[in-house]
Amino acid sequence: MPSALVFFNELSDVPSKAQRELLTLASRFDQSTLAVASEVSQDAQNVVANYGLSKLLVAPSQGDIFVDHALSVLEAAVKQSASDVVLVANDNFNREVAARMAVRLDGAVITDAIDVATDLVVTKDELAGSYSAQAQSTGGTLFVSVKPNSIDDDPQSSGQQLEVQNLAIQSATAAQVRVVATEAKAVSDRPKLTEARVVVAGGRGVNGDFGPVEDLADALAGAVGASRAATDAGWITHDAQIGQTGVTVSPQLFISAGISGAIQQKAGMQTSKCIVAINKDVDAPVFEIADFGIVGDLSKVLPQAAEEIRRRQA
Ligand SMILES: Cc1cc2nc3c(=O)[nH]c(=O)nc-3n(C[C@H](O)[C@H](O)[C@H](O)COP(=O)(O)OP(=O)(O)OC[C@H]3O[C@@H](n4cnc5c(N)ncnc54)[C@H](O)[C@@H]3O)c2cc1C
Repeated sequence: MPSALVFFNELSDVPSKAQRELLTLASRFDQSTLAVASEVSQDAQNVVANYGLSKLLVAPSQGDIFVDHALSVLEAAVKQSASDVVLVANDNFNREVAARMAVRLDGAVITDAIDVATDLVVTKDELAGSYSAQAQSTGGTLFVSVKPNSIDDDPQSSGQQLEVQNLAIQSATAAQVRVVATEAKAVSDRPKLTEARVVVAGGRGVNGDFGPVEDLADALAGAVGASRAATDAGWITHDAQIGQTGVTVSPQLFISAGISGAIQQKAGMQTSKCIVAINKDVDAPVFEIADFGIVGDLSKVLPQAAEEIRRRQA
C-alpha cells in the first residue's frame, strides 16, 4: 500500500480541527509520517501518536523566513520518508508549498480534495461543488491539499509509539523572502470560519446590524460569515467574506440570512451539508440551493431561532 506524509508548517499543543482531519486521513495508510517545520511540544506529539502515525520529522523554525523554510523541510521529509502522497491543508500557504514542491520534485499536485483513497485516487470538488471528480497522478510524488470539514476527525483509541527524528536543514540564505513585520489579529472565541461546523452568514439584508447574525452563531457555537455586499459596506471585516473572491466554507450547517444567493456567493458555500436560507423575497436565488427556506424578515426570524435554541439547550 502507498505511504503518506502529512506536512504542517506549525503545530500547537492542541492541533486545529483541519490538522486533526489530515492526521485521520493519513492514518488510513499502512505507513504514515508527519513532518513539521517548527518545534513540536510533547503534548502535540501525544496527540499525533493517537492517530497511529509512526514517525515525526521535525526541523526547528527559522522565525522570519517565509515559504522557503517550509519548502526545505518538506523536500527533506519527502526524500527521507519516500512517501507516495503528501497531504497538506487547503489554505493559500500550503497550496503554494504543494505547487512549488511538485514542480521541484517533478511530482503532481491536486488541490481542493475532499478525499484521498489508499490507492491514491483523489476525490475533489469541481466548479464550486457543482460536481465531484476523481483524479489520479500519472507519476511522481503526489501532493494533495485537502479541504477542511471533508474528513471526520477519528483518532485511534490507543496511542502508538511515535519515533521523533530531527531533519537536517541548511540555514536560510539572504536571498530568501523574510517577514519584516506582522500584525496580530483580534482574537475571537468563535471557531475559524473555514473550519466551523456551523456558519451563520449575513448579507445586505442585515442593513448594517450583524448583532442577530452573531447572536445566532454564538447560540450554535458557530462562526460568522458575510456576503461581499456586507463586507464592502464595512459592516464586518473582509476576512468574513464567503464566495468566489472570499473564503470557501463547507460546514455541516450553513445559515444564510439576508443574502440573495448570487453565483459568486454560492461558489463559497454550496457544498455545505445543510443550507438554511432566510430571505424576505420568496424568489431569491438562494432558495434554489437551500435545504430549508424561511421567507421572512431576518430581524424577526434570527432572534426567535436563537431564543428557541437556547431554550432547548437549557
Ligand atoms: C468578480 C466578482 C466576484 C464576486 N465575489 C463575491 C464573493 O466572493 N462573495 C459574495 O458574496 N459576493 C461576491 N460578488 C458579489 C455578488 O455578485 C453579489 O453582488 C453579492 O453577493 C450580493 O450580496 P447580498 O446577497 O448580500 O446583497 P443583495 O444582492 O443586495 O441581496 C440582499 C438580499 O437580502 C434580502 N433581504 C433584504 N432585507 C431583508 C430582511 N430584512 N430579511 C431577510 N432578507 C432580506 C433581499 O431580498 C435580497 O435577496 C462578486 C461579484 C463579482 C462581479
